[in-house]
Amino acid sequence: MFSLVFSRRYAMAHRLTSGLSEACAIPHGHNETVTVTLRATSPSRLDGGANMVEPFERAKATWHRWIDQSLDHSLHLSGDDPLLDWFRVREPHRLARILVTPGDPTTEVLALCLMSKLNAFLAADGGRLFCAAIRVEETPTNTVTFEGDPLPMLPRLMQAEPWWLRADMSINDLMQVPA
Ligand SMILES: Nc1nc2c(c(=O)[nH]1)N=C([C@H](O)[C@H](O)COP(=O)(O)OP(=O)(O)OP(=O)(O)O)CN2
Repeated sequence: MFSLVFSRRYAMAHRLTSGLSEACAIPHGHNETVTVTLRATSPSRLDGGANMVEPFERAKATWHRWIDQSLDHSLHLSGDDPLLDWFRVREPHRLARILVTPGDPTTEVLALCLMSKLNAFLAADGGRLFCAAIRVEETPTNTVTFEGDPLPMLPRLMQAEPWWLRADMSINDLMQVPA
């Protein structure tokens, strides 16, 4: 079976406040690379003409637009991090640049959220492709990979449609962002 594999780099900052990694409770940044593996939902033989699963440009267009416009230079915080209140009160115009995760914004939960977001984009574009695997390189020495369905692995939520299930440019549920 064919896989289309795309990589994109972005800068981010985060902090982990649960207490398991005290050094990481101070906001700090990484230049991360996300690599995704896309497969056809209904694989078929090459047609002898174009001979493509899907043009690369089309398969990655919305995904890379979201990375460049929303994920690059974002700050990742847990939904219960008090720093969110700082931005709500003092810098509300920057809320769109805060990526919010259920619990600490580790590379594991980020990988699941990114994969879910990509699947939402692909479903909105006709559902011909899905993301079968993801790899997030946090640092040159630390990488998280995931294969399969990310949704059952995410923390339980009360919320019906969090940002990672919406095919829009959002990275949190603090505000509604146009598609
Ligand atoms: N399971 C996880 N553990 C940790 C995560 C994570 O996302 N998932 N994240 C961090 C911090 O972000 C930290 O900045 C990176 O970890 P660390 O190993 O300290 O990174 P280094 O590049 O300094 O690692 P070296 O081994 O020195 O290269 C912590 N844990």
